[in-house]
Amino acid sequence: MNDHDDTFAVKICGLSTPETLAVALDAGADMIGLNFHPRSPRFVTIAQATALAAMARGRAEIVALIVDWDETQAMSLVEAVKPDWLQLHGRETPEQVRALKAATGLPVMKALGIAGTEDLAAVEAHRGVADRILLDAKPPKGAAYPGGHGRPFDWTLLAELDPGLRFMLSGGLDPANIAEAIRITRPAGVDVSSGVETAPGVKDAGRIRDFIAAARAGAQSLRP
Ligand SMILES: O=C(O)c1ccccc1NCC(=O)[C@H](O)[C@H](O)COP(=O)(O)O
Repeated sequence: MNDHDDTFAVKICGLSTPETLAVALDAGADMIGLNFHPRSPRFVTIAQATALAAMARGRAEIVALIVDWDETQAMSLVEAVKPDWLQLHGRETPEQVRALKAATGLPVMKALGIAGTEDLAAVEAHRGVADRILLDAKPPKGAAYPGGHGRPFDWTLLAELDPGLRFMLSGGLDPANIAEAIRITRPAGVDVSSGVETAPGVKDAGRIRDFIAAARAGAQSLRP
């Protein structure tokens, strides 16, 4: 997140139906994620995404999630769907982040997998390049896609980060653990996918509402 921005963002990722998108919007999600990774159970086509984006526009920020795309691929998506953000969830380098930002004119959220203190170096490398940093769990070995596995990482690792760094947190968050995750990591926003589902790709209205309410309460408790 930007250093000057003190709003707390709740992002619901991998929405793929108008019904569950409507629940997330009505419950006050700040950001909604549309997933363009073909192997994801949350994958949406450009046509589906264009319709979902039209519903969300002006009510929540629209985030297009892509994995290791080049500028040409990203431009065709951006022209059709007109998202507010790109979320890069692959192995994109800081140079590739810069190139995608320059080509599309969009702000970029760069996701970084955290499993040990050695992974924190990548956070520094993307600082000042990406507009937001999303700290997520790493996928299990051999996974077919790199995010959305419902696995938390050791939140105490983030104690090693510069306390001035504003980041979003994800990985295995759900309505029951989100308050504790916020208390330990003090993020500037949170992101969830599996924790508001009944099966991979199947979002649940009650869990979306519970997650957003619990995240708001957790964020409130950080206020002095
Ligand atoms: O969710 C997916 O299917 C996915 C596929 C490919 C790349 C990224 C993906 N998700 C990224 C997200 O932003 C998820 O919300 C994040 O990894 C947290 O997921 P979860 O642990 O399931 O809440």
